[in-house]
Amino acid sequence: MKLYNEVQDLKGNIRVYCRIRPFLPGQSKKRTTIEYIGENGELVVANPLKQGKDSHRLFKFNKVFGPEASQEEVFLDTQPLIRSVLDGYNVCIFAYGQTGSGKTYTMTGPNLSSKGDWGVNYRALNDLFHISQSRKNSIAYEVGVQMVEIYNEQVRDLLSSDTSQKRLGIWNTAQPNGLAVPDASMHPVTSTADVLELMTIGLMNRSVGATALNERSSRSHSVLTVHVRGVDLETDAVLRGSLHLVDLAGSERVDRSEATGDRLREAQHINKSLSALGDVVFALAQKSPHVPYRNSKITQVLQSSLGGQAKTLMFVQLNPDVESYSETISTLKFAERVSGVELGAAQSNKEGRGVRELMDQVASLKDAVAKKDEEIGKLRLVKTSVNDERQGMSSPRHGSSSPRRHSIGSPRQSRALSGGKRSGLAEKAVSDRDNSSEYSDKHSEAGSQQSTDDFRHHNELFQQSRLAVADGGQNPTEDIESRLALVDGSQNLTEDIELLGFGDADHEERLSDISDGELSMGTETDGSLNSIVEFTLFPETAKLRIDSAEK
Ligand SMILES: Nc1ncnc2c1ncn2[C@@H]1O[C@H](COP(=O)(O)OP(=O)(O)OP(=O)(O)O)[C@@H](O)[C@H]1O
Repeated sequence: MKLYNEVQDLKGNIRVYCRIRPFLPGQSKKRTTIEYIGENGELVVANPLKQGKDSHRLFKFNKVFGPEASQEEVFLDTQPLIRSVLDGYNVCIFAYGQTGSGKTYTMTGPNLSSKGDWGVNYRALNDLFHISQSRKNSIAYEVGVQMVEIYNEQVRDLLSSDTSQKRLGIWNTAQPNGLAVPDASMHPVTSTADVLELMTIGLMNRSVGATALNERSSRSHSVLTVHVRGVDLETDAVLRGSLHLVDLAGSERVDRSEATGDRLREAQHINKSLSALGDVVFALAQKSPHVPYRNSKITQVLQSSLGGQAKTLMFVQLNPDVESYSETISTLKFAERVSGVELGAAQSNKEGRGVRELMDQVASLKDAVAKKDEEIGKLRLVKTSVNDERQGMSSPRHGSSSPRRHSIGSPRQSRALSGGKRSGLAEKAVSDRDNSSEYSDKHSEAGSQQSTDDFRHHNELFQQSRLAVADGGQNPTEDIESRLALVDGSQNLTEDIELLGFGDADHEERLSDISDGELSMGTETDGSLNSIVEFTLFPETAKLRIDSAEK
């Protein structure tokens, strides 16, 4: 299995399997577009409207399953990925294709009561339990399940007993534990029976509408997320894997589904989110510095499983009917682009060493910020008295027409001013007035060059402050002006920490679209830290333990 992981890591981590559904009962007279299925992932599709060599098109994927392929055969080629999850990888398996092409058949299966019909979801979880059982003497696993649907760009919990079905927020950045929708209920599962029960509830809750193409058409994306946490009983090392099993909504063009009104709006949302998914995949493929995860809910939810560190498998579902030819071609073109994507080696979330290092960094940065806060307080006091004294000395010049002569900020001037002695309430009042006119003067006349210079100067000093922080927060204290500049610098330091994903403000920013105004997880604790020091998969226990850890 290790070998498989290595081989797949080398190959790059997006795999594409194509599956062609058979004609349904009553469709035996239909003509097929599928001309040839090769052993090594080749697929030839024929254009019913053309003759000659232009009428055929060859595609190549990792594997192509014909209409006779059983659920078991399809899963056999997926199975190694499930083991990867237990080895600490993030894995995403999604089904893409037009309405009625067999996405739900592949992912869920047509009939839950018959084991032979089980789709990838049940088989994956079944496998997960078997493997975790077989490893129980060396690794203790916890498995938790969330199931959400994204309908018209709103995320809803499919497993919530809360019938009001509030919209849920999503983390905007990938979390170390892969938890993208913190408020979706997390259900501990220990057996396939538990999973069957949950999925039955989830499927019942899924939004189902009717289109001209498929009367039982699901117009939402459904995402079943399996979170796995394993503790090595010998070394206490922790590994964390997640598995996203995604049944995307149909990819057909709006005009063909003859949709109007609500159905049209649904179709537009679906098209937009699927193209956002494509954009993310292609940005990853091009190693673009900006990956547009935020453009849709589906890409936000799947973020931790779609990056360079995860393994992704896409099932491309096809309806063989000639009438679906143009949809088939556009689906295959999308799939072809995805299959060309090499993301680089996937990485296992093992050991937790990286997380521990990050925790240490956060602790020392927070320490440094606390020290800086204290210093800022002191420096503000110094600044006030320096201003007072400076005003005392500069009062003869008060009223001068030259704004430059009022400006403070040159180190030389500050040093000179720091020698001044007089201050008083009356002078302070004059000084405040003087300062405010100085502010507007400076902005109206000295112009942007002055602020650019200030900015550059502060920036340089900020660089020093960063270095000082790295040295344990000790700064040289030769010059009041530069220390005052550090006051600004330390604000930047806070921003810096937030950029790293540890700031409170950023935390709220990262949870998007909370329509109910509730940030149940986010407002109670520093959520990002919360997720890093996640001791268990299940929030109730996690919260208790985090509270004591914080103390
Ligand atoms: N491999 C298969 N073998 C037999 N029947 C299949 C197969 N794939 C799909 N079907 C049947 O085709 C029909 C449509 O399949 P399914 O509902 O899975 O499509 P879908 O792509 O999920 O559609 P939607 O986008 O509406 O969710 C169903 O009746 C399903 O049982």
